[in-house]
Amino acid sequence: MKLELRGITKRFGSLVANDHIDLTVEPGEIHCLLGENGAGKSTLMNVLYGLYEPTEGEIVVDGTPRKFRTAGDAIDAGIGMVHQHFMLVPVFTVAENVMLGHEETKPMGWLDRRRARKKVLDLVDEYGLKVDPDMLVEDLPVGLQQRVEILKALVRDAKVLILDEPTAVLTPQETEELFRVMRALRESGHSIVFITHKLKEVKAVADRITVIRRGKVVGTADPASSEKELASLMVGRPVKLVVDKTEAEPGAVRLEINDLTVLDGNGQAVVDRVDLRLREGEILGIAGVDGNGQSELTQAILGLRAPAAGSISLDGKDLAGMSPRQILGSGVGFVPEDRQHDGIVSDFTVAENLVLDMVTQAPFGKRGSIVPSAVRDNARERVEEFDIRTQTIESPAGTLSGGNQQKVVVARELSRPLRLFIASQPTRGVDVGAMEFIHKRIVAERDVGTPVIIVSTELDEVVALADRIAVMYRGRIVDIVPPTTSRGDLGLLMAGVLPGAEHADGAGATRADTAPAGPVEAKTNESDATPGEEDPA
Ligand SMILES: Nc1ncnc2c1ncn2[C@@H]1O[C@H](COP(=O)(O)OP(=O)(O)OP(=O)(O)O)[C@@H](O)[C@H]1O
Repeated sequence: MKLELRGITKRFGSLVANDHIDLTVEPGEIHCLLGENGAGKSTLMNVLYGLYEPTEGEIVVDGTPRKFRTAGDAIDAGIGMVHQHFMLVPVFTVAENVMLGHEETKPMGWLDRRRARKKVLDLVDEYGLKVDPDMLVEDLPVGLQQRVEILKALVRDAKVLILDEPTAVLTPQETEELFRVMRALRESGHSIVFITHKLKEVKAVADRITVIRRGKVVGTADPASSEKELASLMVGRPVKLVVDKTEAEPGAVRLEINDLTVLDGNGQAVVDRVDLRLREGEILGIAGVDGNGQSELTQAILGLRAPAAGSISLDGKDLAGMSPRQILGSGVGFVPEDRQHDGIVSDFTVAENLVLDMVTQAPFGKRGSIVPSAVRDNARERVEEFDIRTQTIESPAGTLSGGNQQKVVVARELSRPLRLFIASQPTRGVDVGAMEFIHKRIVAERDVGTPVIIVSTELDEVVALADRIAVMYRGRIVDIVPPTTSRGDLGLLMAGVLPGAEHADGAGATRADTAPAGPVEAKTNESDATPGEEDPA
């Protein structure tokens, strides 16, 4: 199916999000849309999927102009979309989710489960989309939930599939699997419109690249171009793709975690006897495959989860019993991994979101009232400094593009005096230009002495920023290594395997095999060595 967008313009009030965009998607190609935050990519895809009506322009499918008033119209025309936030029913099975709204119903209106299963299994076979049709969606990891979304589109006969930043929430392994599926779909004549900010991914799968800047198509790029070339085309200026930082000069221990254990709802340890020391002026990267206790560790530090055992102290003060509000208020900056859920209040203005929990403090609050001029002045400064693309500082934060919402959260958290800064996936969804800036600000925060914890599933990001890397596996810190450690060894540690350790049967030894009695080795690394000393670089 050949898809043409001709002269698509989409305005929101006076803002022109898409400005006469022409885009052709040929059958059997992976077409990458590249563009800075707020460039208009998601808006264009929402127009294509019938979620927004274009102000001007037309959509042409195989030579015939079509009008999409709803997503249903787009689906009928053979277009499918996988959103970043999945639209699945957690308590339904995979087959039920795939067939929902598209049921092969029996006379009573019941879903024909047998036929639904078969249909799903056929698609699973055809495209190598391995997923068990009988599993409940709530039990599936993110990568598999995404597959269910893709299956939903395929069962509705999608010929063009829109994937809007599908890899933002995936582990590197899941990303590889997704690419395999994307290539299989391409082989079978499907087309894919792929949005990502990760230039390596663009180079790995794109057949063609269209670059959008400030609502306009500014050109096409060859997937063989270097990452540097793609980056500057994307943001309109040269971008440094490496983090500039000097050797850390760690000072006194500021954060001390002893024997910390956090349990999940089933009583399983999700953080398992963790010991950590974090010093002034250092960045500790926490690497690990998503779901190995990183989130729960940060939640425990913030008072969002009560530990089952162990202690956490900041500057010698035990944090036990303190509420998250008190902990944040005491100078702990936090960038949560899910910005939409935990980072911003969508209906509040950009200006309000830039002060949120600081609103009772000077200069934003005085004698119990908000000082609007201080809130506005702060917003203007932050918007300028962090290049937050918003129509006005009074626009609801929910109308900002995903990357710009992320900039709001980072700007707020990095703009007050901090005693500790914790950022989970700090650059998720931001473009290469904004990433360069955020990394610079994080290093600057370290250089004024703030201890920093970065949790990221992006190994590149951890390696670039961290002065030391703690690797988590199944709730344990399996090792703390310098950032010069090879990717291979980091990968092994993330899989719970100690590099170099060999079993008699040839398999690598796991940390659980070698250190079952507690986090003694991690502790030794931590407390007995000065952080600088263990880094040979
Ligand atoms: N519902 C809306 N109301 C008002 N403005 C909107 C709305 N949706 C998007 N915008 C604005 O349209 C512009 C384009 O946003 P869009 O989400 O399409 O960008 P994007 O290229 O997808 O960015 P990102 O890479 O950050 O996801 C932005 O300025 C955004 O604030």
